[in-house]
Amino acid sequence: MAFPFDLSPITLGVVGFVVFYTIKFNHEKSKLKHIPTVGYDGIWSSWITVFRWLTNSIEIVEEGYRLYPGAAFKIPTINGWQIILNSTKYVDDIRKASDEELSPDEAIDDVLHIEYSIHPSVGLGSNPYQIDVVRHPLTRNIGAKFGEVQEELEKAVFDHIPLTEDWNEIHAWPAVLEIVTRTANRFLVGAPLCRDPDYRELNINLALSIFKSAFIINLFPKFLHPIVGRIFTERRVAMRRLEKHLTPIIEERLRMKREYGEDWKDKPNDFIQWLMDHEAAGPIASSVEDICARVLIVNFGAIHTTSAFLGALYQLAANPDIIGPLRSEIESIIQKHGRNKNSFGQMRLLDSFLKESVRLSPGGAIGVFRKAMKDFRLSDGTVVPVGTTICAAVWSILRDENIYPGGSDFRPFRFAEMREKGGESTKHQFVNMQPEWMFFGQGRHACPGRFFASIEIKGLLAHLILNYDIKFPNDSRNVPDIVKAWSQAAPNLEARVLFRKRRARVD
Ligand code: HEM
Repeated sequence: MAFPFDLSPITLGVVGFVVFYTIKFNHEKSKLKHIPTVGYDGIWSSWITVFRWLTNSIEIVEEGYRLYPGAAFKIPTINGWQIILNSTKYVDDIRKASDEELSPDEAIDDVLHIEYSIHPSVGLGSNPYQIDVVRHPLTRNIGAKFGEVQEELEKAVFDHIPLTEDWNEIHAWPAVLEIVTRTANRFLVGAPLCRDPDYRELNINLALSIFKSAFIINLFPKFLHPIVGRIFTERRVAMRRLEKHLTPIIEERLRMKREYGEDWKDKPNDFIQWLMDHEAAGPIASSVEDICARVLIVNFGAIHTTSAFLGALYQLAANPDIIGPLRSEIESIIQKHGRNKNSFGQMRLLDSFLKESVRLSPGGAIGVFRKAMKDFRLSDGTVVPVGTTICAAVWSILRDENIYPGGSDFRPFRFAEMREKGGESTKHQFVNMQPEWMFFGQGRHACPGRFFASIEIKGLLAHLILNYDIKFPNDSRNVPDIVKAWSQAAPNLEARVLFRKRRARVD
């Protein structure tokens, strides 16, 4: 008997996929039926919401925040269901949870597939000792290496933003990417490597390609990830280029260690050496490939600094009237205490201005990602089923009128004013985490690079404020539109900014 339809392997494959997808979708949706959905939640109609999320995530987060105040809601994404939490009480729940309950690594890996997009050495289940290196030796050395970083940032800014009498129009994003990468790498790998265009380009390219690679990987089922991850990622090329730069450096250090033991005269004090010396690293500390992978992943983390700095730069250009008070503060503190790590710690107006700038362009519409490793009960009783990813509605919490009065207004010195209150002088600092301030994440996995990032951005801003006049073309007072694609809430990538040598003096 002939079948009325074709039974070719392709037909069977498509039918099998549809049946599998339908069962999986309905099963996961039924586990989350106690949490309301924003957008469509039908098996096929949910793709309308997935697409809307890819093009305007902020709108969806705002809708969920408005419809379910103080509660949780869910949305369908390309990675499955995502629960978004609308309250600082939940952020505090995340802070208190252990890794066995809520895992940031699992959540990030589901989205970014680090083992394919960067390297297996830093993927899920690897020994993540580079985090410890950032948290300890790197942070401890910010003061000692301040002079080097300052020297590099001045050179990098002058190279990319000419100091001229007439206005120069600069495409801000590429210039800032170069300046930030070069400055951070003076700290990480030192000069002259941080100035090498190929070294900088490979780090920038890989960091920018990770989201693209991850997006492609996510379009395929898990069993195909090793194949897709091999074909559609740029990591192998980046690794080969990086190995060319780092192999002679690492081999020379290994030779010195063999000859002189743990310490030798002029032993370098940088990220590569801290990795090689880290006791938790064991034998992998002498593997060029392993060290390269860790340099790549930390550069990926450090590139976040670009968007924070860019957000602050746009606010400076849109609000030239705040340059005066910032200049007075920076000049008087440098006059009294010199230019060093501690003097930047005293610049309260600068700290407040930076924090307010990133509050309005926090990089992502959502943040503080965690995957439930077992059924997890939030403090109001809501259950997050095992395997589900949760995150905070960062965009909306940071603009909530009840937390930040005039939430959508730019009030550059609001945090400096809050710090005037008794007992609150450090609470509202840029680097200090609170449930309502999750820019650097939350809890034990909060960004360990934030102390360096803060000094780097403040150093760059202070240098611009002291040496340049800054404005937008046509004297515009509007901050250019934020990038809203794929859960981003990042500063505009196309905007031009005008710079000239500083004229107006502070009396
Ligand atoms: C303004 C700049 C930066 C921002 C906004 C930022 C933001 C973040 C965020 C949100 C997390 C996840 C925290 C969590 O889930 O609770 C994180 C983790 C991390 N960041 Fe940063 N970061 C910045 C700069 C840096 C720099 C400069 C470095 C290195 C020098 C760095 C290294 C790391 C590392 C290693 C982790 C993983 C921590 C862990 O899993 O325990 N970041 N960062």
